[in-house]
This record gives sequence, C-alpha cells and structure tokens, in this order.
Amino acid sequence: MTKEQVIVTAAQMRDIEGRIFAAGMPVAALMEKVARLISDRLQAIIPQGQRVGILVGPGHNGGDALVVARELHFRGYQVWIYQPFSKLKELTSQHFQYAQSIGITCYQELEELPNCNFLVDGLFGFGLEREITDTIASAINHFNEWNQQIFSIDLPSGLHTDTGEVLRTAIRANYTFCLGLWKQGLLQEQALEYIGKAELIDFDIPLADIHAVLGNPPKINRITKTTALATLPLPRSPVTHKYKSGHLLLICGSRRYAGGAILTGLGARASGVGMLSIAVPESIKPLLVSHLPEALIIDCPETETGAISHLQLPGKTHLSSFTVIACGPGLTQDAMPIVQQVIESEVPLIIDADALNILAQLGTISTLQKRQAATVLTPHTGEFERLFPDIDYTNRIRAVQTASAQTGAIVLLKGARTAISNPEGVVWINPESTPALARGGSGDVLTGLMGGLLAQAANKQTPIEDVVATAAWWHSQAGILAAEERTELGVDAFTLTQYLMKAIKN
Ligand SMILES: NC(=O)C1=CN([C@@H]2O[C@H](COP(=O)(O)OP(=O)(O)OC[C@H]3O[C@@H](n4cnc5c(N)ncnc54)[C@H](O)[C@@H]3O)[C@@H](O)[C@H]2O)[C@@H](O)CC1
Ligand SMILES: [K+]
Repeated sequence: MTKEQVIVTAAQMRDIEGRIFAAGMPVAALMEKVARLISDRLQAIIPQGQRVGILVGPGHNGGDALVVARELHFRGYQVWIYQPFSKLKELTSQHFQYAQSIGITCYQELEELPNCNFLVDGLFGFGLEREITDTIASAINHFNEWNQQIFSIDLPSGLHTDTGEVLRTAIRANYTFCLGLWKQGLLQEQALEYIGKAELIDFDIPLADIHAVLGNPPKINRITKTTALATLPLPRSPVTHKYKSGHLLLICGSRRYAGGAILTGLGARASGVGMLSIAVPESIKPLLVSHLPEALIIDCPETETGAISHLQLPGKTHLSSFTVIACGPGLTQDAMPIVQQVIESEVPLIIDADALNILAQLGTISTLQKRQAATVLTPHTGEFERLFPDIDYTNRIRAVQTASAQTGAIVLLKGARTAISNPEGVVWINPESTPALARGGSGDVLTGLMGGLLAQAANKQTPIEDVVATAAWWHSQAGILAAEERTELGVDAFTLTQYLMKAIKN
C-alpha cells in the first residue's frame, strides 16, 4: 500500500497525528518539517522576489502558514501577512510573534494588505468545524476576486474536510498542497471547483500509525496507477488460449441505438478479452459485423420498436457458457424480458444504462437480493436516483456504500470522481478524470471495457471491485490522454476507444 492510496476523514487524521505526537514527535517539529516541504514546493513554482500574501488562521493551519512566511522571507520573497483573528493557538501565536520580530509586516485589516502576486491560504485546515463568520467570509470572497494564484495549505479554507461541502464560502485555490494523507473532502465532487491542482505533501507518517487507525487494508482507497496496473491481465500467460482469457457476452443495442452496441463492443475489444459475443436485434447484425469482425454477433428476434425481444443463443450455447455478461447500453426500455432473464441467470453480470432503468422498475433491492452470482451496477447520478430513491447521494462515498450493502451488488457511481463500493463497504475512488468524458457513449465504452476485464479476471483471486476500479481508472486515463492531445472538445466516445491502448502503453 502507498500513501497516495489512503483517504482520511478529519477525525482519522487527528487520531493518526495523535499517535505520532504520543510517540514523542514534538508538535512544533512536525509543523516545521511540513511547512518547509510546502516552502520548497512554493519556491519551485513562484519566481524569486515576488510579492506573496500569507493568510493566517487561528489554528495550526495558520501555524504552518507562518512558518512558510518566515521561510519565504529568508529565501528572498516580499512577504506580507494577513491575520484577522484576536485569539491564536499557542504555537501559532509564537510563530506570529517571531514573524513580526524579523520584520514581516502583519495586517489585521483587509484594506491595508498591499497587492500581492500570490497568496498562500493558511486560514483553516482540517480543524474547520462550523460555518465561516462574516468578516472572514468577506475576506475570502475578496481574495477570490483578486484573481491572483492561490496556494491552499492542506485544503482550501472553507471546505468541510470529509464531505467537501462549502461552509458558507471557500477559497478558490489554484493549487492545494494536501498534507500527509488525502482528505476525503478533496475527492468529493462539490469540492472540485475549489481545489485546483492537488498534490500530496508526504511528511513520512509511519504506515503502522495509518494501519492502527484505518485498518489493514484501509476501507476507503484512492485508485492509483500502481493499484490499477496490478490488476490488469498483463502479462498474459504464455500458454493461455482464447477460452482461458474469458468469454464475454454483451447484450446491447436496438434499431434506434445501434451505436451504443458498437461502442460497448469497441470498449470490450480494448480489454483483450479472449472471446467476445454480442447479442443485438437481428436488423443491426450486419452493422456490428462490419465494425467488430472478431466478435461473434448473435442476432436476436426484435420487437416492433427494434429492441431485442428475447435472447436466441446459437446451438448448444447457454447463458452459463459465458464468463461474464454485460447488459444495457442502447437496449431501450422495451428489452425488459431479456434483462429479467439475465438477472435470473447465475452468471456474473454488469447492469448498465437502460438495463438499470428496467431494474429500477422491477424493484432494485428485491430483484438483486435473489441473485447468487456477482452483480455490478454502473449508474450515473440520474440512474442512481431512480435505483435508490431513498439514498442521499450528496456524500457519494456513503451513498455507494449504502447502495452496495442493500443490494449485495458492487455499485459504481459515475461522475467526476467515480466511487465504487462492495457490500462490506470497501470503497475505491477514481481521483483523476476529465470533463471531456461528459459525452454520450462514453459510459458504453466503460461497460464493454469492464466486462472484458472481469471476464479475464474470472479465474483469479482478484476482488471484483478491484477490477471495476481498474476499468474506471483506465477509461478516465484514456480520456485524459485524448483531451491532452485533442482538447476537451475532441474526445467523442469512438475517439476514446482509440486511446485506451495508448493510455496503458504510456
Ligand atoms: N495532522 C498533522 O499531522 C499536521 C497538521 N498540521 C496542520 O494543522 C492543521 C489542523 O490544525 P488545527 O487542528 O489547529 O485546525 P485548523 O488550523 O484547521 O483551525 C482550527 C482553528 O480554527 C477555529 N475555527 C474552526 N472553525 C472556525 C470558524 N468557522 N470560524 C472561526 N474559527 C474557526 C478553531 O477553534 C481552531 O482554533 C492541519 O490542517 C495542518 O495544516 C501541520 O501543522 C503539521 C502536521
Ligand atoms: K487552508
């Protein structure tokens, strides 16, 4: 486990910090160490001699900021301090006194603070516990309007450490230097507009303290490149054959939404799955054959509206012949019987798109509780609401945990920070993505890719949620790479499929 993988709440961070202090590390020494690391990062970004305003709060976040002020002062920057509080914690107060003694000018009134080119935000860290009061709120709004680069220490002041909720107002940072371990709030969608570019400042927290507080392995995890690559089916066994590398059945598409079937198929192709079968309404079979010549296209009888009416498998094939089934993209609501049929099967199943809406109509919890084999649900927020009308999804981490516990399924809630939970509450969060992926068809690609990866993992010990997490990571890395090369406007779903290979080759 790496520290990049760990996610903590404010209470957990306090417990971990408490263990370090109890073991003998002096509080002041740790603050000194952390603030020097922050100063090094700032020095690498801010050109020499610039005017830097340091915003200082009453607690140890303010203490960090004061040590940074002192360091930058001695490293040749023009430094001013804004500190509007009447009461400071003791260590913070000592640093404040020392900063003044070495000639750094400190201002209590906002209007007096000279114009600066850069701001360092040390108003509040994980100790913020209530809404921000009038004076500080208007100062924060004022700094946001300055349009200078802002660097937040630990997290942008004003964000709730766990939920990422804005407690009245918050600093809109360009950079956030998160200290020690990733705070949960920085991975919540409501915080994203405030964080800017986020970096972890590793200050050598012992793994033993992390495990003592969070368990081993911890329950809530960030997906990292290391965790994702460890789950990819690479290298392939030199003696594998096509049936050993998984047989995936996709059930997707309709006359109206033929493209969804193609995109799901192309996502599956990129996974490297050994055998790919795709069940579609008979009228679109020729189209699928022309796009995916390697796949076995199963033509099914169709309804008047052009949806699959029932599954017609060739020869001696049964549903149980497949390693994994992925069902949903482009089906339309008219495909209800086939969705019911696969839910009743004993094959591991991914339920996406139209199949999720059908599941909601059938009754999410009662229907899924009857299933024996593994199920993965991949809703976006709208689908999640239809599936789980009683679950509040403002805290998305808690929402996926609850949904998964209620259904026994692995639940992946799509978004800018996709969250995945298993029924025991083990969570993966995808920490990087791109708004370029907010386009029709991009989810179809994910379903195919995930299906292919799950089919290949079937005979291994890897937990299903780990494979689901890897699929989410791979999909978003392809989007990020495509957006870098083609801008955020250039990542249609078909283009995305062409970047999947490049993303892992990099
Ligand atoms: N966890 C660690 O191991 C380390 C933590 N450090 C720093 O310490 C910070 C946490 O320090 P603290 O616990 O002192 O907390 P903060 O500095 O985040 O702020 C807490 C202070 O603000 C006050 N406060 C809370 N909400 C307020 C509000 N709405 N309006 C006005 N005042 C409010 C509190 O009464 C308290 O005095 C971290 O974010 C980090 O910057 C670092 O110094 C070193 C290492
Ligand atoms: K801060």
